[in-house]
Amino acid sequence: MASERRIGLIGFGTIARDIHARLGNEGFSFACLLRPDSPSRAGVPEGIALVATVDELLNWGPALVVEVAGQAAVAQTLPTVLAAGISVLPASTGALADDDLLARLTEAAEQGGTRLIVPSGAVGGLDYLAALRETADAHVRYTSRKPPRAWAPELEALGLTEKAAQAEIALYEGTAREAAKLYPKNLNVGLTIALAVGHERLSVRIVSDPKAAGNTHEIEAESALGTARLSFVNLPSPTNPKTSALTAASLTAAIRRQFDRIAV
Ligand SMILES: NC(=O)C1=CN([C@@H]2O[C@H](COP(=O)(O)OP(=O)(O)OC[C@H]3O[C@@H](n4cnc5c(N)ncnc54)[C@H](OP(=O)(O)O)[C@@H]3O)[C@@H](O)[C@H]2O)C=CC1
Ligand SMILES: O=C([O-])CC(=O)C(=O)O
Repeated sequence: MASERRIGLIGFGTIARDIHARLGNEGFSFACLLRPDSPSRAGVPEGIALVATVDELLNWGPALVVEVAGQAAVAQTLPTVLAAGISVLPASTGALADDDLLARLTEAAEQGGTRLIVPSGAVGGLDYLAALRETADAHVRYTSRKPPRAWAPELEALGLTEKAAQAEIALYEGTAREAAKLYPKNLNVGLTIALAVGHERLSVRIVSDPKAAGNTHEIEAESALGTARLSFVNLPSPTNPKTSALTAASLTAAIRRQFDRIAV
């Protein structure tokens, strides 16, 4: 369990702003790592220490580092943080699709005596899914269904913007690894589920749906132990339609758990 409530944030966008707003008056202090030329620097509130390198962040003395920047930042920063003795909570779990990176992170955590803690993020039920990892015949199907504006750049690149406004489009069906690489800002959840249940037990579907009530995540599980259907209809964040507003609340809860005497 971490003691001093010092949180190092990597990135300061939609999720980080919300985490800071939620925890700011609970005795936590924050430092934030942003690139020297980052437009996000202008939006960092007074009282947050702003740094430009991992070494500066480590010198500030975080008890926990929370990555809320994107998949590239995981590889750029987290191995050094873990090896330096600080545990990490990454939002961009899709980066863990890369087995070499996963091995580097594991080695760094062993070296530093630390942990990479995978948060549930925009979904829930990871405890149930992790229990199925022990069950040979388990199969899980995950569907990420969001309105077209959550896939806007991707639909434009495919020339599907107009069609997507009228009709449902199946964008992808396959593995969590490939999904996380194709849609790095939307399919972190797929990789999170794969880490819980096992890649070989999971199939992933991605749908653009003009009738979607929100950022919808459906998880259907079948095994010798029974069946489960989990359905999450999340409001998008006001400042990023790809990111469910739930994600910051989930990361906040995950941060609190690292400091609470009774962790739920
Ligand atoms: N696990 C889950 O359930 C979910 C995970 N996510 C992940 O969380 C990430 C953040 O989401 P969100 O807050 O909405 O995104 P935003 O785009 O709103 O914010 C991203 C922030 O990270 C900064 N940033 C980007 N790259 C780097 C880098 N290499 N080093 C340091 N800072 C960087 C950006 O700064 P700049 O101004 O310089 O670009 C910006 O401040 C998503 O990209 C996604 O990977 C999102 C939703 C759900
Ligand atoms: O916030 C969401 O709905 C999920 C998301 O973007 C992701 O998994 O990357």
